[in-house]
Amino acid sequence: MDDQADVVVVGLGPGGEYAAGALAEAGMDVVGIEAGLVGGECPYWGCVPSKMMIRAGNVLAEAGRVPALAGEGKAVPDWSRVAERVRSEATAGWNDEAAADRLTAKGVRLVRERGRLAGPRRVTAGDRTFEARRGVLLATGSQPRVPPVPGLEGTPYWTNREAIEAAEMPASMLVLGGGAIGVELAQVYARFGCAVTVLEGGERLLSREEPEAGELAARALRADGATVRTGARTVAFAHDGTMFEALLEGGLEPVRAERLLVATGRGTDLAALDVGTAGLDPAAHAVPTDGQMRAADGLWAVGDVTGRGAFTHVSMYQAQIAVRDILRRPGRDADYRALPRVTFTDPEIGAVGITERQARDRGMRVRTGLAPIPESTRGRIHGPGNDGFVKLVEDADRGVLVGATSAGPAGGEVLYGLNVAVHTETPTDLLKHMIFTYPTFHRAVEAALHDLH
Ligand SMILES: Cc1cc2nc3c(=O)[nH]c(=O)nc-3n(C[C@H](O)[C@H](O)[C@H](O)COP(=O)(O)OP(=O)(O)OC[C@H]3O[C@@H](n4cnc5c(N)ncnc54)[C@H](O)[C@@H]3O)c2cc1C
Ligand SMILES: NC(=O)c1ccc[n+]([C@@H]2O[C@H](COP(=O)([O-])OP(=O)(O)OC[C@H]3O[C@@H](n4cnc5c(N)ncnc54)[C@H](O)[C@@H]3O)[C@@H](O)[C@H]2O)c1
Repeated sequence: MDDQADVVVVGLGPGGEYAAGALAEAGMDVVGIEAGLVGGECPYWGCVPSKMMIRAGNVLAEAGRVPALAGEGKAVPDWSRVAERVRSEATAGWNDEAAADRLTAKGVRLVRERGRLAGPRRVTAGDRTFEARRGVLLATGSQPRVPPVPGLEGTPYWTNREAIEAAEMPASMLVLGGGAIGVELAQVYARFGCAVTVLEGGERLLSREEPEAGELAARALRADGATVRTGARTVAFAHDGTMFEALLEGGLEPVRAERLLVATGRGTDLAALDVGTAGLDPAAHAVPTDGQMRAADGLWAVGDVTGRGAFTHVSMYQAQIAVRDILRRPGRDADYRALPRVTFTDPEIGAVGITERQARDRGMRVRTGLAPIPESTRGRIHGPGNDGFVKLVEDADRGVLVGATSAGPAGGEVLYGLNVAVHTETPTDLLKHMIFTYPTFHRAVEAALHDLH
């Protein structure tokens, strides 16, 4: 006889944990299945500890700006402080007891196993099979995608997990991939004295964002002493027991370092979840869903596994929709037009909606506006560390913003107003008549609006 429940949630990262708790609080009998830590990647090896590390690196960088602005000042980096804060304050020593207790207190039945689908509304976990009366919510997240570069397999390379858990700062590190994980961690490590080399296969860093964003990230990393090589195709890796060596296409000088961080994107193994038993394609890169996060009859999916941008806020947003739909309450479809994201480098690089290139590829008549932060009053006041810009992308026929980037000392916070503008499709004419506080960083938005051409 199968175990019965109203809903079975597989994977308790940000999306699954929220959904399981909310459904239980709404009176449903919920089983939550988790193979690792309740909370998932974000609190233990992702957003939270990485941002604590970044905060520490930013404090060092600010200290380095003291001589130019305020007198004498010298900070001496000590990684052990950061490692200790990550261990004790962010992850409780990678212990999820508190999160698990919070969830079970809400009434969720926690099953610590690896789950897989076993047909419509059925999930197998360990030696038990659960039958879900209402349905199954898949929230299994993503795992690092390791490229098939010869020589890489079998070496002690790092993924984000080891880079976050590191108790000691290596003398040197190669970072394979210059996306969000690569640039954020490269900057932290460089600021703590590690000789970092970023090897990005594409033409620029942060390739999903505006070209100006990638150029800014490269400038920032180089200013922190890192080496940035774009268009760098690694054809083989070797490890001699102590050092990694990357052989690059074109017979270039090999690059050597003590550590190798692989940050070349994330993916999901749907075959391992037996999604075929529920009628889904096991070879797909992600689980396609409709606007209510339904993937099949009695099956919902949220988070990284849906392939709609691997961000905690997307997972939580989707989970709210799925919970409402599972409870059979009507509501709006998921809407990704104004999907915001922030790369937490210094300067921060925030972006929302689509890029200029994406807008042109969609056949829009596009106008763009650009305002460099160093040329703004607040940028000049700020002085060292003021690199950044605001770039706006307007659908000129409709007179609304469809995308925007705000990079600078408070780029992630400045993004908020642009997020509202893209989400609500506020006419740019109306935005131009807004009063922008002087002298803020966000006043550069006004300059960018007046630059639209
Ligand atoms: C270094 C780093 C920094 C990041 N920084 C940010 C940031 O600043 N802001 C941001 O928005 N996002 C950030 N992200 C991305 C963010 O962490 C993810 O988008 C988010 O965690 C995805 O949530 P999720 O709900 O899809 O599940 P995940 O967090 O991926 O968790 C999925 C859970 O499911 C479990 N699981 C998987 N398969 C099974 C199975 N078969 N059975 C049972 N359990 C299973 C896993 O053990 C895991 O606990 C970062 C990621 C990394 C790696
Ligand atoms: N601040 C944030 O919100 C934040 C921070 C970290 C991660 N994340 C999420 O996690 C996801 C995964 O991050 P990521 O940085 O691993 O992936 P990514 O997809 O953002 O970037 C991967 C990069 O690796 C490059 N690459 C791929 N194969 C390569 C190879 N063989 N050699 C050299 N370069 C190669 C790609 O061209 C790309 O630039 C992000 O897309 C993001 O959604 C978010």
